[in-house]
Amino acid sequence: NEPPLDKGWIPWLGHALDFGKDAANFLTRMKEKHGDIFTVRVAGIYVTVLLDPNSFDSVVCDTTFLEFTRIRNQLIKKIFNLQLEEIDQASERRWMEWQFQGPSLVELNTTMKYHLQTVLLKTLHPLEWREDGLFDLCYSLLFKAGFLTLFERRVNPELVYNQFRQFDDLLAKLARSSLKGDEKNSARLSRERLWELLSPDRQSEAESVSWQKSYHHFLQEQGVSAEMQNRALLLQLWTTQCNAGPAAFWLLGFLLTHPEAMDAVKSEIRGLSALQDTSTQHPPIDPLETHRTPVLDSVLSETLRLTAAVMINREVIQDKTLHMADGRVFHLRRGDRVCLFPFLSPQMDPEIHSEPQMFKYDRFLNEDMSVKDHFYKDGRKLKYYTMPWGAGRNACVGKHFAVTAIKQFVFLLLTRLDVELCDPQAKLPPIQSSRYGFGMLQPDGDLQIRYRMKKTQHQT
Ligand code: HEM
Ligand SMILES: CCCCC[C@H](O)/C=C/[C@@H]1[C@@H](C/C=C\CCCC(=O)O)[C@@H]2C[C@H]1OO2
Repeated sequence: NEPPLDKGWIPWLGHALDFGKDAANFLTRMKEKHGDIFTVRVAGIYVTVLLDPNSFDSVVCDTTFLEFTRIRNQLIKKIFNLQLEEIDQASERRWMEWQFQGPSLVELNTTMKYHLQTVLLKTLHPLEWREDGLFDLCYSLLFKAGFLTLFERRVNPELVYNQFRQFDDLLAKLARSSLKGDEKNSARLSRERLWELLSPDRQSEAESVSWQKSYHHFLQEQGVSAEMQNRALLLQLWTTQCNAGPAAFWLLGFLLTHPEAMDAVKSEIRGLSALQDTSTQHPPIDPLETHRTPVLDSVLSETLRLTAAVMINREVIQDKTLHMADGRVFHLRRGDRVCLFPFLSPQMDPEIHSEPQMFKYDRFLNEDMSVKDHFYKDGRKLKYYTMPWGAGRNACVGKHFAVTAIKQFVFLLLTRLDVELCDPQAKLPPIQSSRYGFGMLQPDGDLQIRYRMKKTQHQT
């Protein structure tokens, strides 16, 4: 009673090469061949891929037969050369939730907004058009603002960003051990350089307070060695910064290439701008916090549906019976893995989302402007109709912080700047196919834009 098995032709490696090259393409082919559950061999490991979102809970909610800690620790070792085995995962999770969802979230949002404004306005010359790649612009600005919000500010964020991008570009290959000679050196060097840049400034220890400092403190309490404490900062830099910039890029890229969506968002924003507080009241009232933005929210959900591609991997630690929503039952072997890839289903599933390759800005909007959250597969209403934030115990703890930051960034860009495509006919670049499974997708190439400060602002 096991799922159909496809070992591939290459001994031991099995399908590892196809999987690493373009997981979406490979898993689509396997789905066409075997259906919505099958097992493939990938570098000596048997991975059962489950592509029926109605059955996801049997994986996401199972903490007895399935677990993530060992897979996570192996990956962390490979990518960050970091060993955090002594950490109690549940305490770390609680600590993160307290930091990003507790009372300090309001303060984090305010600080992030302040830094977004300063880093954005710093890049502008009044009256002059500037040209840039949209991806580089979004990633660098959100990274710098995020870095200044969470980490110690003694180093130049530009320096950290440049090193970070070199590291991030090699990260998927690093995780799959497929780096070539030169790339190996360059990944190692940028990792070491980032450890150095992030290492705390002992002299300023007494006066400064930051998220970075509290995290350090948490690791100390958990008994993590000084060296590993420092390396863990890079893990957290990546976890907290690798998704928001690329998400903002895709969102603005879709708007710039879909004029009807841009008009709808701009019209919603005009309504909000009219409400913006120009009084001297402190802190000023922010209309994004006090008013609904159904159009922008739907645009964000649609953007993430098309470009968020996390994989949810679990290890089978005891033989397990997997009950599918349609009544089928499968046996999973201890030592194998289970993988959900929500990008293929629900996100790109034509049964759930009509014309799934198309960007439809109002896909998540009802006629009365409420959120559309009724989607069906096999006649069943779906709990998971899009899954950019993961699910269950590992789901993104920074979701609210990320959503606020992305909305603030888009609001700022569209209210303070004139932004246009250099080539009005330009299309969005294709997706980098090697990044499936590592959070937000990144483009292969960029979208050239020009931008300047809006006239009304530098006249006043
Ligand atoms: C569009 C932006 C973002 C997306 C799509 C996103 C997505 C995700 C996903 C899918 C996971 C879980 C991966 C898994 O199953 O292992 C995750 C974990 C996490 N995210 Fe986000 N994220 C975003 C932004 C952020 C931001 C801005 C922060 C914090 C500043 C953040 C903090 C975290 C943390 C700390 C975890 C680890 C949670 C854990 O291991 O329990 N994320 N994120
Ligand atoms: C790379 C392992 C570190 C995991 C740290 C944290 O729990 C998750 C952060 C996610 C991360 C997801 C990307 C890869 C996870 C590996 C999936 C797999 O098992 O193959 C990235 C930052 C956060 O969202 O996207």
